[in-house]
Amino acid sequence: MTVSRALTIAGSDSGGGAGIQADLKTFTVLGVYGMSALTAVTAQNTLGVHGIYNLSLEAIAQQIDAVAVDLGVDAIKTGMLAQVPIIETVAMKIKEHQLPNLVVDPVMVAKGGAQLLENDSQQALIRHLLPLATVVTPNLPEAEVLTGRTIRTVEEMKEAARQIHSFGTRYVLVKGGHLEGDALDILYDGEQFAEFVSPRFETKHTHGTGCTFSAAITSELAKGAAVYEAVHTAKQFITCAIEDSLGLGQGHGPTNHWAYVRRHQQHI
Ligand SMILES: Nc1ncnc2c1ncn2[C@@H]1O[C@H](COP(=O)(O)OP(=O)(O)OP(=O)(O)O)[C@@H](O)[C@H]1O
Ligand SMILES: Cc1ncc(CO)c(N)n1
Repeated sequence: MTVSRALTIAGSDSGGGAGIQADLKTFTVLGVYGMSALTAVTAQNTLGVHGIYNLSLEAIAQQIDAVAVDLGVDAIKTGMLAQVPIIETVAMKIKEHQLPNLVVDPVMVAKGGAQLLENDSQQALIRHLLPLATVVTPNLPEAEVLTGRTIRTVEEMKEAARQIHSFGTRYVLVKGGHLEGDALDILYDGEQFAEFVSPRFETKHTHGTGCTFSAAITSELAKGAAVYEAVHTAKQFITCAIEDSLGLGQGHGPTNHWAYVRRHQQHI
């Protein structure tokens, strides 16, 4: 039996809705074998981030080495990389092992407002990681930081995508989850724009939507999908996960990682 393999290099969310936990759940329900290299441990729940403990560079590098030299990797995603040396180490290891199909989720701030990327690290993301990426998936505030522009309209999302593409990433996906109206995301490949749209659900349970979405893209790339198809499937996955969210916790609750597969199974 051939199995597709995906690696997430990200932080742990003890609440299970974002970070490594969201990624591994998503890989599993989409039929992909999941592996992880932790960059940080957070004490976190639906109310916020209560503690951040970054791992040593040695611990991060060793985890990537261990997975790459033995199990192999078909696609990879990065999430929380809090400091410049962590970004540099991860970029170095991705190059060294020539890990394919890199999805960069440029995580900066958690839903409750806690900063997950330290100041001055944005330039390191642009310099070291974005040139290696197949897809980068900024939300609007992240796209604003990466470009230094204010983004309020679809036209401004497109301008931001053009600018981020010039940093060397092959595909830029600017997510409109933070705008009003339909939940519209824009994919840019350097020549053309594609739009992915879903209804917006009035819910506060959107903890980890960005992690889950980028993990679903990574899963589909691991299985051999082209980028457009991977984003299309992932958009359906995250839309179902938000619509059927679990209502857990007192704050921004997690999404429902089983929802897409359950609905899909009911239709076959
Ligand atoms: N209320 C909503 N209803 C429907 N879709 C949504 C909603 N909020 C976000 N989305 C969609 O979810 C996906 C993730 O986008 P979002 O902008 O929320 O990511 P994010 O801010 O990086 O998430 P997080 O930081 O919590 O991990 C996008 O496809 C976006 O359009
Ligand atoms: C560990 C971790 N990574 C990413 C996010 C962004 O949602 C979060 N809240 N926590």
